[in-house]
Amino acid sequence: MSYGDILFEAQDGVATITINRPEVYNAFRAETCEELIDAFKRAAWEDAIGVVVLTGAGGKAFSTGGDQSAHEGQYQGRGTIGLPLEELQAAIRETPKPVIARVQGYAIGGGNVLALLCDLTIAAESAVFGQVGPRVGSVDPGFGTAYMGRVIGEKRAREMWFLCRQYSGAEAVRMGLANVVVPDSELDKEVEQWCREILEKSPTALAIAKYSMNADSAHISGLSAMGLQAVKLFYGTEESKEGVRAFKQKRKPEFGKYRT
Ligand SMILES: CC(C)(COP(=O)(O)OP(=O)(O)OC[C@H]1O[C@@H](n2cnc3c(N)ncnc32)[C@H](O)[C@@H]1OP(=O)(O)O)[C@@H](O)C(=O)NCCC(=O)NCCSC(=O)CCC(=O)c1ccccc1C(=O)O
Repeated sequence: MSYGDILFEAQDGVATITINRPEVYNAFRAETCEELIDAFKRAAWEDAIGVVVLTGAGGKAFSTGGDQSAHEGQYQGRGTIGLPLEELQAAIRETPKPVIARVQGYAIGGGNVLALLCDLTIAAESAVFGQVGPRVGSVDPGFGTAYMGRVIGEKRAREMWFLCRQYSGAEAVRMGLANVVVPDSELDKEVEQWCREILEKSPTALAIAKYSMNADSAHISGLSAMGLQAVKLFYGTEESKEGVRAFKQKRKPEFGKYRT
């Protein structure tokens, strides 16, 4: 597959996958998800690769989630909601090698969920984490909510989803959402150091450790499949469309009348 929305680079045992849509803060559309799935599968089974880094181009964002200009209601691609997100999430989890999120700038909405699903998160001081679903008429009914609760604790996960606040890299470390935060100028050096340390380790032990930890939360993919059917119906409602329209029109959404 040739890539238009992402970049793929493999060097010295490290595969770097970069979402390359800086004009929309690395928001993803259906094509982006397809390319990411392909790239993760490629990195997963290429023997020379021992660690995968996921990042975003341009320095302003890791990813801001679903491309709001690419939908009103359903997205246009494969998958229950027109984005093969469940396959993308599975591709990250099923890569039998550590996956590191290199986060500079915004990791928002589905972008925050992508970082969450990576095994490790290295944040720059400029990193900003948060969910926006309830502000824009969306929600991840699987890993983004249920797994988030496991990673940062139920109270924090509920706060993150219910208030849609933004959290700095330092706060993300305190919450357990990121492993470490470093000045932006040291981000690449830090990522390189973590990759080198991982590459010294037994690849089979790493794969067993990752899959073993995954097994404990594997049932969430069932919740996700079921919940996405509800999200598909939700995306068809005026309530959800109001969230998307408000974002595009750069105004606050008016959800009051849906509180029935
Ligand atoms: C990230 C912001 C807070 C940044 O704000 P600000 O600094 O003021 O910059 P802006 O002017 O807003 O943005 C700059 C520029 O980028 C465009 N842009 C930013 N984000 C997006 C986007 N997601 N889609 C399209 N375009 C985007 C923005 O329009 C500007 O362009 P101009 O041409 O200059 O005007 C702020 O941008 C922000 O809050 N962004 C919104 C993020 C958002 O709504 N994301 C979608 C969330 S819903 C989602 O991700 C769907 C997927 C999902 O949640 C899900 C559902 C079901 C199962 C699984 C999942 C999952 O895992 O993802």
